[in-house]
Amino acid sequence: MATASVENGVASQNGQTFAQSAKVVFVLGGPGSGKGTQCASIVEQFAFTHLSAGDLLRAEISSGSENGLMIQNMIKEGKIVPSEVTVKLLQNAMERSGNDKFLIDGFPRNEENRAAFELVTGITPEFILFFDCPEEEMERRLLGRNQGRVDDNIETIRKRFKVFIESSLPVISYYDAIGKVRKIDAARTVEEVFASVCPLFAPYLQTSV
Ligand SMILES: Nc1ncnc2c1ncn2[C@@H]1O[C@H](COP(=O)(O)OP(=O)(O)OP(=O)(O)O)[C@@H](O)[C@H]1O
Ligand SMILES: Nc1ccn([C@H]2C[C@H](O)[C@@H](COP(=O)(O)O)O2)c(=O)n1
Ligand SMILES: [Mg+2]
Repeated sequence: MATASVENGVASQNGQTFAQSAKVVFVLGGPGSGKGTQCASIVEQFAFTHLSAGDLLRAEISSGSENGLMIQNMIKEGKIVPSEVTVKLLQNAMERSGNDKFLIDGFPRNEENRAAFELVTGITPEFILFFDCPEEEMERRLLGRNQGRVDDNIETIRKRFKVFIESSLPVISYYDAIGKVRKIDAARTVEEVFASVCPLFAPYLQTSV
């Protein structure tokens, strides 16, 4: 039977530290490439916990936290929130989940995010799921999303594309150089994209990968 405990601030499961037992997949791709959409399907079939860094930051704004105004301004400008805030939110959500398999969506967005997460959690990702999509298609999807997001307007969308190219693509290149990137053509239907994603998660249906 699986046993979970937290001692001296270090969570452990069956004698392994959380960092040793946790399986993390980073889900990256430009704004509107379909990260959230695909994560919802992966969660249903493969029992991962989906943690969207953007959703956690938006929840922090709604909670009235002292960082709320700073986060709101950065999101409106399409900028990346300091890692100390985002990594803490991710860490708390991971601990609260009770799961050990995580899809971390929209993170790491820059080199600072990447280095801070690995340093603070001690977790190395299993792989990076990269949704590759042309800008025109992402722009069309974002302008049609209709979820009331303050950053789904053409001015902020253009800024987010620029930040993606300048700050996020280098992180994908970093992981590509160490063989961790699984690139998916995201400019197809939701179903076609998911069909390409599924084989990557099949090994995680067993508990001891
Ligand atoms: N393969 C697809 N084909 C057409 N529309 C799609 C596809 N995947 C997602 N969408 C739609 O595009 C919009 C953006 O998708 P989604 O929210 O999943 O993107 P995202 O990568 O999470 O974006 P963001 O980085 O802004 O959070 C949504 O309205 C979604 O329904
Ligand atoms: N690691 C992250 C993730 C997100 N943000 C901010 C900046 C993004 O434009 C915004 C929305 O994220 P999304 O929902 O599109 O993934 O949230 C950040 O600062 N750092
Ligand atoms: Mg999203």
